[in-house]
Amino acid sequence: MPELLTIEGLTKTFHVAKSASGNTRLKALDGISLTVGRGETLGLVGESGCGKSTLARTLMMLETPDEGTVSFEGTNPFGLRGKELLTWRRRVQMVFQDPFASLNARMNAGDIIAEPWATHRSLYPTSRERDARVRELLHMVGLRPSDARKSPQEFSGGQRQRIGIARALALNPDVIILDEPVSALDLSVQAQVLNLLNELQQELGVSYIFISHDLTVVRHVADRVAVMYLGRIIETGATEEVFDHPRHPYTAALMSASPKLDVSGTTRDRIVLKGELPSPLDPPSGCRFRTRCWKAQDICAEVAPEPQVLAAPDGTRHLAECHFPLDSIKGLTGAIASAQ
Ligand SMILES: Nc1ncnc2c1ncn2[C@@H]1O[C@H](COP(=O)(O)OP(=O)(O)OP(=O)(O)O)[C@@H](O)[C@H]1O
Repeated sequence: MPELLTIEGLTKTFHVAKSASGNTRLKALDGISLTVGRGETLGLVGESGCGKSTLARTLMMLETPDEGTVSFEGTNPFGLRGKELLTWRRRVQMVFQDPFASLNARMNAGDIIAEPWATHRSLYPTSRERDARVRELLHMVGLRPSDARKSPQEFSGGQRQRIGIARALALNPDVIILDEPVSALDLSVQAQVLNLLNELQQELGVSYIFISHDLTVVRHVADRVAVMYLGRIIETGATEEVFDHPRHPYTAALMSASPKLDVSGTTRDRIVLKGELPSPLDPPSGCRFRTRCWKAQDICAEVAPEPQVLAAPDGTRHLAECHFPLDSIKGLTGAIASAQ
């Protein structure tokens, strides 16, 4: 799959009130490297506070990274100004978790969908073009043209999320960041919205970064998965490989805590993690996961692990940042290199 978005070494620090140890620098992102292919869905998972939203906000250019690069087909958006920056901004859009809070109750659905064109006037310059496009977008997300005149309160949760998706599509983006897009919806409605997202991807070739706590949903929608822990990506790979053959002990623990994943009927042993998620203000030395890892050894406190890159049977890369990656792997063909 051709790469659309390449993120390398992205770091974001927030300056906060002093912690118990006197630190004021909270590294929410610590050297994130990722790629997203055109038309691909990348699932992004990890516990609350690991940095998923900060990564999303940085890709939306709502946060400026301290270090690292973002390359969108070779262009670094953080180096752009004026018109070029405006054009770039339309390429990444976002759909938020709460369809009740994310739509302005004082506007009708048509105006909500058309709102992004206020800053991107050249896309649909006349009101006739804008009206026609609003009707088209409503149709694409399974709503009726007459719905344009209704206010958000007149829609169900699922219909509101469809409006949020139509608004994200209004600027013809290349990437949509979906931040827990179905977690506020009933199960049956979740399936309908996920189907819609899938159909839109097939039709438009748009890429998704799908952020979710629900591993069952991620397994269903993602082509590849990235697992975050305390500001770092600690494992990435093709979805099936990561779910069925996790290499990093943290991924194995996450998967084991999700009984719904056992479609095969076999029961995974539940791995219970020790202790709480450490604060990113005072992360552990060496491997960040070592304070909760049942496989940790002395070296884990001293040296941060380099990502081990493995080749999966389908030729894709599988990466795990661990000194002692789990070796009960059937699908992977063995370490081929250590990532730089
Ligand atoms: N503006 C900010 N100022 C200070 N600290 C921040 C800011 N934004 C995020 N953080 C901190 O950065 C870390 C990562 O937060 P972030 O919201 O990105 O995590 P998350 O994985 O998206 O969590 P959740 O799943 O709960 O949304 C947290 O420790 C958070 O407290």
